[in-house]
Amino acid sequence: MMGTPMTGTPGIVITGASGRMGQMLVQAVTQSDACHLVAALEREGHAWVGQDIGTAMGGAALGVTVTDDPVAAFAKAQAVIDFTAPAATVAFAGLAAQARAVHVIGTTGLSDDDIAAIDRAAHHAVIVRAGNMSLGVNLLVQLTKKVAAALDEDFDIEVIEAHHRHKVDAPSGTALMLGEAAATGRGVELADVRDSGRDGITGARKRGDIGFTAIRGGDIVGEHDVMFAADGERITLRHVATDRRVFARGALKAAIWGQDRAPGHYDMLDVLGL
Ligand SMILES: NC(=O)C1=CN([C@@H]2O[C@H](COP(=O)(O)OP(=O)(O)OC[C@H]3O[C@@H](n4cnc5c(N)ncnc54)[C@H](O)[C@@H]3O)[C@@H](O)[C@H]2O)C=CC1
Ligand SMILES: O=C(O)C1=N[C@H](C(=O)O)C[C@H](O)C1
Repeated sequence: MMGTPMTGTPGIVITGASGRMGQMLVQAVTQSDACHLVAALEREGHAWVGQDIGTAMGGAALGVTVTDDPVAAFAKAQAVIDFTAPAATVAFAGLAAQARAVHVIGTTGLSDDDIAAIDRAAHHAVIVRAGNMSLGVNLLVQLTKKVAAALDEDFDIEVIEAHHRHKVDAPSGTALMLGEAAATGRGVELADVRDSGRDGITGARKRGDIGFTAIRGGDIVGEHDVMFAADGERITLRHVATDRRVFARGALKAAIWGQDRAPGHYDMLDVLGL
């Protein structure tokens, strides 16, 4: 039966189990031979708490009851896969480290303080964090770095992203990864050249800036362009995600990769060896 613990494979907790990514991850874990589901976590007061996760998702029972107790859930896990919200993720980083479980973080919209707290937890346990877990985007990160390093500031860099109407953070985590990659390629700090949220009389574009534009609408899964625009020519690097399975696949890979690694704060480039 799906969801039956198999000895020898890592036991996984999915946080935010009712969410768009949470449900995708529950499916991916229960269909995998390389890991098994030990718990499904939701926030206190959520209607799914106390229900079997499989039936709550509208399918067959999986024998795992949705809980709102992260301490008990993490105690039985080798990995926590977490696509929730910044405050929850910071709290989970401390708890997963105490349980010595690998913490795979897909949550975006984290502040610098949130990342500093996650860094502290990573002294004690393995944390893999990426604003995008897909193979394609992580390859695009490396391509962006290379193209930015090859071109000078005659090429204006713009990152354009599009997501579904429910997304709460902007620019997307992926857009920021791509902006960081472009800045690294150019040998500058993104914070010094970032231009987000143009509106009104903005003045002319500043040479060397890296601009961000966020589109929100409908059910767009996730689309990212990195444009290098010069006088007379333009290069655009593009990734289009059409199925959230690509993120879930990467997250499972990270959870398995993280087993028996030294404590530290890793990313998907480490996992994928890119
Ligand atoms: N890194 C990546 O590859 C990807 C990252 N994401 C990010 O993942 C996050 C979630 O995205 P979606 O699934 O679309 O959102 P969603 O809103 O559908 O799901 C979030 C879930 O987290 C739950 N949650 C919030 N606080 C919680 C707590 N304290 N304890 C337990 N559960 C809690 C919510 O109840 C909800 O079910 C976002 O930050 C998004 O940007 C999304 C897709 C891919
Ligand atoms: O919220 C989403 O949906 C997504 N979030 C991530 C991001 O912020 O980049 C990854 C993906 O694009 C989907």
